[in-house]
Amino acid sequence: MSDVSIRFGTDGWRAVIAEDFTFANVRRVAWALAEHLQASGRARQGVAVGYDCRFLSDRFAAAVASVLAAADIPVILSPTACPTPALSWAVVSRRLGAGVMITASHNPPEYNGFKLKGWFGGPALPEETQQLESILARQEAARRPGQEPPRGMDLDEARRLGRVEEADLIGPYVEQLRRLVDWERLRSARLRVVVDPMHGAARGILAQLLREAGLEVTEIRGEWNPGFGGLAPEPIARNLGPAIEAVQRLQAQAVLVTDGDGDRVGAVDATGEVVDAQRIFALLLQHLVEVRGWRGAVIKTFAGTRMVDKLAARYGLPFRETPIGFKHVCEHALKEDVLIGGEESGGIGIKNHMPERDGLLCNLLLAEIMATRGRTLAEQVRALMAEIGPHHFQRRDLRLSAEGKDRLLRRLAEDPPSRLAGWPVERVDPLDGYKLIFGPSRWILFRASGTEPVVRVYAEAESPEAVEALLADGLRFVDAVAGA
Ligand SMILES: O=P(O)(O)OC[C@H]1O[C@H](O)[C@H](O)[C@@H](O)[C@@H]1O
Repeated sequence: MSDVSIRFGTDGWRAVIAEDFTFANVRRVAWALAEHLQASGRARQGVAVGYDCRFLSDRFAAAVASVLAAADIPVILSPTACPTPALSWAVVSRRLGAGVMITASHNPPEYNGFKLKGWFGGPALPEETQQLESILARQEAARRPGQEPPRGMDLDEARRLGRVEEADLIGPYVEQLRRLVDWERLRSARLRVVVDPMHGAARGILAQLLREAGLEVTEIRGEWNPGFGGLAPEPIARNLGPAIEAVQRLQAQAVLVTDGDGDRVGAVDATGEVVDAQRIFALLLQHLVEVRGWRGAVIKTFAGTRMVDKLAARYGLPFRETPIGFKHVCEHALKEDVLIGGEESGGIGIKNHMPERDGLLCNLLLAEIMATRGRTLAEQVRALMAEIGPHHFQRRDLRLSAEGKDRLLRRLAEDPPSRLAGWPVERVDPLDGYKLIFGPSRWILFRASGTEPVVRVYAEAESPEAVEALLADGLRFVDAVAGA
């Protein structure tokens, strides 16, 4: 049995390259996937394999393809790095049995990962990843100690036998995006924007689409750089310094940002103010209902903003809250008509596309919003908050010791604080981590990440000062319990 425990967390298996994310371990997962697909009857439908711009991602993807081909499973292999939504679109549009994306998404450069997509294009549902994990454990138990899994077949041989076909995944995906955006409106607005793919897999693609629509576009962080310039490719304020600098220098109306694999969205306004994913979610929901006239259920994961609940109620749309992880949004999208589903982390998916997050599409829609309203994103956010009330949000990620984390979670389960920053806690919601609720717009959530060794503390309130106060007292509580 290997001494590495391979677990599919919030989305896929992630590990440090060369430490645990090794060719042998990637092959282990691929062999387990092959058996799982054969057992579930999806093997003949084939699998799309894609990868991002991280160190060795192309080689790990080739290793996956050669194992699947050895198991006689047809593989569509991307010849270039591609965004995750392009891989997902290949699964949906070609009706494949599954998709594999080699990416660690927004995580720092030393990580890589194995994201599994279900036949519907979104992240594999929990029951599927559990099956995969148990097959993996069984296959490992059957191996002699120290024995590595077989390497799979020679890729050239697999190509000759027609088991591996290289096919462009980006072109068909871009065609799909062309169907989803109001290009005429974009063309008429003559916007000037900066596009920031954070050295990730959307580089060149979003900028090109916007240029074709007549926008004046400058792309930053578009070069291939698997070190990501020293900043994790996660579109949150602390990593957006270059975007803030560029928007001011170029006097652009916005920066449109995607994460390392292009499934998350972020933005910066003309003034350099970060428009976080909470606000983007609210703006997209407002746009889809008020401008496009679309309807359907609204799905939000647990750390999402209350703006979304309020908007859903105002528009009379069904509203559901799920644990963190887009797979939970997918569970709903497979059962009911979902208008929009999304997360605080910037993964947002919309109707008439696929049950999957799409950072490129969300950015195109942000440009469409600016073109439609004639306002910058921050102006539009202010107009929205004038209608539904102010909402401000912050998140901190804390590196605690394993014991500290356990102590904190135990304390929250058994004896959570009854007040923070002087405000009494009305109730505690333990859906995913522990959310202390203080009123209709004020809450704080403590939760262990499923993708990184951190505890996340999220807070929302009606003013920046109230968020600060809540967070400061929340962090004092963590410090006292866990010794952060
Ligand atoms: O907070 P974490 O457990 O690290 O998860 C943060 C995010 O990770 C991945 O990107 C998942 O696909 C998302 O669904 C999730 O929101």
